[in-house]
Amino acid sequence: MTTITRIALIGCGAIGTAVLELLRDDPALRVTVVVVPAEGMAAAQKAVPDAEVASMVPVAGIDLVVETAGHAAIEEHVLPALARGTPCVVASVGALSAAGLAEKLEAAAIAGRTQVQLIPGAIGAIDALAAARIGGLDSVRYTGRKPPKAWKGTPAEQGRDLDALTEATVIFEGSAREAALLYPKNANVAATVSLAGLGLDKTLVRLIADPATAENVHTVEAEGAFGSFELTMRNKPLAANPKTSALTVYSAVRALRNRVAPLAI
Ligand SMILES: NC(=O)C1=CN([C@@H]2O[C@H](COP(=O)(O)OP(=O)(O)OC[C@H]3O[C@@H](n4cnc5c(N)ncnc54)[C@H](OP(=O)(O)O)[C@@H]3O)[C@@H](O)[C@H]2O)C=CC1
Ligand SMILES: O=C([O-])CC(=O)C(=O)O
Repeated sequence: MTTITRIALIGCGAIGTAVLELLRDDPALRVTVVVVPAEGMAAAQKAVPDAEVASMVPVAGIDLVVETAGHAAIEEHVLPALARGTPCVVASVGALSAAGLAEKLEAAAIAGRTQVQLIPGAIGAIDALAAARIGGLDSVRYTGRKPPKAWKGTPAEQGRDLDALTEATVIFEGSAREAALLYPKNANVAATVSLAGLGLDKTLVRLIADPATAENVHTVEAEGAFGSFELTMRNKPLAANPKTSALTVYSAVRALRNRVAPLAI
């Protein structure tokens, strides 16, 4: 059996905690280090007594880095780990909307002779979209619809009382790049769809606050030489973070299990 027994998990919030729980009894995958901001180390050590808690990824003795922390963690932790030769799995795909970051990730992975894997997270059909791109894509549109409370603490609150919304309200229309930069905790899927498809600047994005939904609803419409597809995901949010879909956790665990599985799907 292939195993990865020295995993560093970056971030111990809604996704990180749920990933740890799902891996707890997995004999093939062992998280040995949990990386959190320095001020959160004492609390994290109480929550994860079985792993070492650190504020940085150790420079030696790590086989795989898994990021479930947020955009800032890519520059801070993922780039140096790649450059040292450690493969990385990344959930905060929207970070690649920052100018030059995708190129820096590629350069670091080349320097370290390793690879960074962007997980599909809360969205499906990334395999179909990335395959369709090979034949040529004409248009890709993404719509993200979440309950008003999922947009708290974002630019959607500017000039708007989210609690008072009585109907679905478009809070953003523009490119995937703008969406991911403006909504770093809510538009990672927009970035993922664009990176698999037409790119950050040509993918049309609409974000909607909808008091009539209790789910995080993601819709992708794509057309190209392959034909066309429309995908709608109605994801259940995590109780610990209404911005984040539970599927993101399962996507991270799937990515890890596929790295050790004799038959990967
Ligand atoms: N690809 C996808 O489909 C999706 C991707 N995501 C991405 O995953 C990220 C995490 O989501 P979620 O778990 O719900 O968010 P949470 O806010 O629940 O958890 C994030 C955790 O990471 C910690 N953290 C933040 N910055 C750093 C850092 N530089 N180094 C180490 N730890 C850090 C936070 O600590 P503290 O609170 O102390 O800052 C917090 O505990 C999101 O920010 C988003 O970028 C989310 C949903 C879907
Ligand atoms: O989890 C989700 O539903 C999607 C999400 O937050 C994101 O795209 O950043």
